[in-house]
Amino acid sequence: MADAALREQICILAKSLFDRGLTGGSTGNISARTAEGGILVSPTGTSFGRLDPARLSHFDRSGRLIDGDPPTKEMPLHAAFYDTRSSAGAVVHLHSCHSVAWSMVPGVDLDNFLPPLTPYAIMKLGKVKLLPFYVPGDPAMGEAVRGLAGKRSAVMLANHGPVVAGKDVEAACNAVEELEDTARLAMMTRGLHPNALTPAQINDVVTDFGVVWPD
Ligand SMILES: O=C(CO)COP(=O)(O)O
Ligand SMILES: [Zn+2]
Repeated sequence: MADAALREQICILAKSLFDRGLTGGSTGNISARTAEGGILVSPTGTSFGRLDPARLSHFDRSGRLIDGDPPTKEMPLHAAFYDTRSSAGAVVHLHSCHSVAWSMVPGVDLDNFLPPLTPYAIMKLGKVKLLPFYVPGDPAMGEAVRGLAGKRSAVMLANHGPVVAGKDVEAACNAVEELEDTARLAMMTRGLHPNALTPAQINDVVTDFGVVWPD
């Protein structure tokens, strides 16, 4: 995709997330790989509702900031996904309410954060790792993602928010929406003993859609 169209797409999809309450205020950050192998990313302190295509932070392929405003403080987190997953074309981080709520529920599975309630979460996210709490901007989050060796496309930062990589901006946004919706379902049905997908049904989804589902 041409640079100008990619800039537009980042801002349009970020605004869509903001308008639907998926991240508020000046929270969250979003990035995408350019055709030249660089990265466009939301500047620090900006609102998803009002990103300016012309002011996105622009890194060249060697990681040098070549134009735009100063980048998100979560750049190490975004870079960790690009460096460990060659398939990553975009990364989105939100402060989405229900997934943050679910991250604080005692006993949540650290290796498989989302319960298997619906097929699309499995198809679009695989297993989501719950990482511990870090202070926003702590580069240790990037190190934690590097420690996953590219095996996960999505992580949840406890008490903070999800971070999801996708092949492009649309795929990353679709996947993070699925993460939030599933966490919402988990919160809604908590204590109601919902009929989750069975291991055989999970296996069918994983097999039919070629999902990477680590043991
Ligand atoms: O969500 C955020 C930090 O985790 C927002 O930070 P930035 O404004 O630096 O992108
Ligand atoms: Zn954040």
